Order: sequence, then structure tokens, then C-alpha cells
Amino acid sequence: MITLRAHNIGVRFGGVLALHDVSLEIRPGEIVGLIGANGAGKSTLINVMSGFQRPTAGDVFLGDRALLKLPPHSVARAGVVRTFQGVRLFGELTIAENVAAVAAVVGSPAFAIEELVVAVGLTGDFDRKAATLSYSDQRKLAIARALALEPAFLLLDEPAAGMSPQEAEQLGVALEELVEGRGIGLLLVEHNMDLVMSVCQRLVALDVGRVIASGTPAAVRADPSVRAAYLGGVPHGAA
Ligand SMILES: Nc1ncnc2c1ncn2[C@@H]1O[C@H](COP(=O)(O)OP(=O)(O)OP(=O)(O)O)[C@@H](O)[C@H]1O
Repeated sequence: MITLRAHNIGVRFGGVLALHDVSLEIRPGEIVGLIGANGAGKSTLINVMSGFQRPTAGDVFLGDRALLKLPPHSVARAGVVRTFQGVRLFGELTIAENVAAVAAVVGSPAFAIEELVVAVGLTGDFDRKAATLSYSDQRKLAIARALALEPAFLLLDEPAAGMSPQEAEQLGVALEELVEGRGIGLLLVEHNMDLVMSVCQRLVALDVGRVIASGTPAAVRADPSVRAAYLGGVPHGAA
């Protein structure tokens, strides 16, 4: 089984230690949640694992292949794809065109594009321009586009941000189906604890760049250091 593994990652931005000695492993077919307060280092870890940020220490492995020396597009081709907190779509292209533009890279057939759009829960006319979509539909489209690269591992940076509780719940169902159906390993950075608790098999909690807890969602949520550092201040069914 090929896993995606960040090993003893350290990242320093001048005087800020954004990550210190962080290790995390994702297996195919599982959803791992990465939680922590604003500035804990979650996006920085996604950046490192997807090739967008060189760490000051540590390694990233896909199976036994070291990824750190590869640029982001090569990391994506190797099978590790990410989405961004700020959605980056082609606003003037339609839903179908946005996915097709990416699918062309791997040569996916047209029917696969429609399948992806439906799989993330986008309904209605696929000829709508991305710029006209609601914020939450844009986030779903960003996931469909990432999936078009046929990743083995998908790193999602706050996919439910701006979604209503119902939309977030639907997204959770879609993510579970994707992981089950395609065997993708998913890293979910998310502040919506209802979503995190319902779909993740394991959680890793960061605080100021360090892992303070990892394990089953119930154990991590109950961990006193996690409650003190994070959950005390977060709404979304955290208690
Ligand atoms: N390019 C950068 N230059 C300098 N400092 C940075 C840079 N990127 C991140 N940081 C700092 O590194 C730390 C971790 O930031 P990061 O964005 O990874 O946190 P986060 O957990 O994703 O937060 P949020 O939940 O707000 O997205 C913060 O102190 C942040 O200010």
C-alpha cells in the first residue's frame, strides 16, 4: 500500500516557526482531518506536501518516492493534488470547461468530467460560468477540478468555508463517497467540526506549528490540550 507521508517537517518564516517536527501519514481510502486555530500551520503543511513550500527540515514521501525536490505540477502528476483556501477558478469558463481544462492534462474522456461534477454535488446546468456560481458551488467545482487530475491523494484546504450546515453535510457525504469509490486518501483541513467529526477516521491537531494530539476523532476532541488550544473558541458543534 502506497502512503503519503510528511516526516519531521519544519518550516521557518524569518522569526516565525510555522511548523516544528510535524509528521503525518495518509493511507489510501482514508480521510485524515487536520485541525488547529488560525495560524497553527495547517495551510503551510498542505503547501509543503503539495510542493508549494520548501520546508527548512524534514521530508515528504509518496510510497518510497521523495517529493520535496519536485515542483508542484510534478507533485500533482505523481498523484498528490491540493485545493486552495481562496478558490482559483477560470471565472469566464463554464463548469464543464473548468474541469475539462484540467482533465485534458491526463486525457480523461468527456463522460468522466460530468461524472466528477455530479460526484461533488454540483447540480443544474454545467454550462454556467464559474464566476456566476455561489461561493459554495465554486468550492465544489474546485474539488471537481482537482479530482480531474486523478489524484491518489487529495489535500483540501477548508472546502466547507462559507457553506451552510446543510451544504457542508452534503459535501461530507460526497467526500466519503469519493474516498470509498476511488480509494483516494484525503487530508481535510477544516474548521467545521461537525464535518470533521462525521467524515474523518483520524485527526491530527496542530497548535503553533506543533502536533499536540493525534488519533481517533473522539480521542482528539476530548484531549485537554486540544480543548484548551482550539476547541474552546470554535463554534460548529465543537463541544
Ligand atoms: N509566506 C509566509 N511568510 C511569513 N509567514 C507566514 C507565511 N505563510 C504563513 N506564515 C505564518 O506561518 C504561520 C502558520 O500559518 P498557516 O497559514 O499555515 O496557518 P493555518 O493553520 O493554515 O491558519 P488558518 O486557519 O488561518 O488558515 C502563521 O504564523 C503565519 O502568519
